[in-house]
Amino acid sequence: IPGQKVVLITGCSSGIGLRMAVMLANDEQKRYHVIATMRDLKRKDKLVEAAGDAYGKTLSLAVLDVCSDESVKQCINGIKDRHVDILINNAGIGLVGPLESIPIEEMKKVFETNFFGVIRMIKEVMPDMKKRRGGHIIVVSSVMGLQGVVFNDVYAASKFAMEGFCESLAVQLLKFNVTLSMIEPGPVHTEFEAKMIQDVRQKEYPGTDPETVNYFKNVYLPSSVDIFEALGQTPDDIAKVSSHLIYFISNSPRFRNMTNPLYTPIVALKYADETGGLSVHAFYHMLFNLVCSYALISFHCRLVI
Ligand SMILES: NC(=O)C1=CN([C@@H]2O[C@H](COP(=O)(O)OP(=O)(O)OC[C@H]3O[C@@H](n4cnc5c(N)ncnc54)[C@H](OP(=O)(O)O)[C@@H]3O)[C@@H](O)[C@H]2O)C=CC1
Ligand SMILES: CC1=C(/C=C/C(C)=C/C=C/C(C)=C/C=O)C(C)(C)CCC1
Repeated sequence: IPGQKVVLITGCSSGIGLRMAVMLANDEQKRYHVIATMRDLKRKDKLVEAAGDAYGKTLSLAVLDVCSDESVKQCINGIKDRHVDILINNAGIGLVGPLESIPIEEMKKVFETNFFGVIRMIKEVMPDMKKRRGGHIIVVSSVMGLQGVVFNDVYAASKFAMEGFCESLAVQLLKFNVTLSMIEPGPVHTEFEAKMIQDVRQKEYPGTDPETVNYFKNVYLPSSVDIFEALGQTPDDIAKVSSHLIYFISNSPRFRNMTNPLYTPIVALKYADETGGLSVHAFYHMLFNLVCSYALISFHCRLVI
């Protein structure tokens, strides 16, 4: 339909990507045609059901595995004139646990998906956007792209890598009238959380000393569950942020977009002390000395005030 913007979203089989696809495809003014992609179309049912009438009209499905050059090329070549107005890089995987127990191969998979997966998409879509002097690229980063969290070392590193990549690229893209923006959610209730808990139940942590396993299982995990319970947002909260970003494109949307104001002070701590000691010690005390959720929340609140 003329005037309709083509939005391509990665990782739409569940969670944030699914809700973004549904929200944009159900836009009352029908401003968007959403190409909701996933690596395995067998997982499409939840999306199709949630999309309702939009499915087959303002929402179409396509296969896309962000880890495969061929899959990315095939998907983009299958789009009319390869024209994508808005690219939303959402697909991503988590990884928690003591470093000693994680094989390098598993860490590479996280970078292959969260970092190179986004770059693969941008490389395929950006040249056409630059030629057209228009387009919007959104990257779903994380608060862990701005502040590391204990036992999330490699996941945080993959998101930090994205932040550095985007900060650098945004400057060039500005010259071509292409907008790049990031979204940094805190904890969100999606399959991400369930996958993490299931993963932890299955693993045995070989090669890790019992003291570290104890800190991970009995100190970090319960606090992490509390944090999700106390501060967790819904995928719809994040989808709303993406809708705003897209809608306000003409007003040059913000580059960074944290979705959970409770994390702002944590990030501010880092810039308040250039030696980095304040952040490291604050996290240490939050983890080891204030393990109950009320204490954690009141810590947040005191910082906010
Ligand atoms: N949930 C949270 O607390 C937070 C999440 N994020 C980020 O949000 C994004 C979405 O995660 P969320 O919705 O929470 O988690 P989900 O696990 O619910 O969704 C992740 C999606 O990514 C897809 N995916 C994974 N690998 C690939 C791949 N190689 N190619 C294409 N798709 C792939 C999954 O597909 P499949 O079904 O095939 O596995 C799934 O659709 C991620 O980038 C994550 O890092 C950021 C901050 C917090
Ligand atoms: C804040 C905080 C914690 C945990 C934070 C978590 C668990 C954040 C999760 C964010 C996610 C899931 C982002 C996804 O990209 C600890 C270390 C338990 C205690 C100290 C304070």
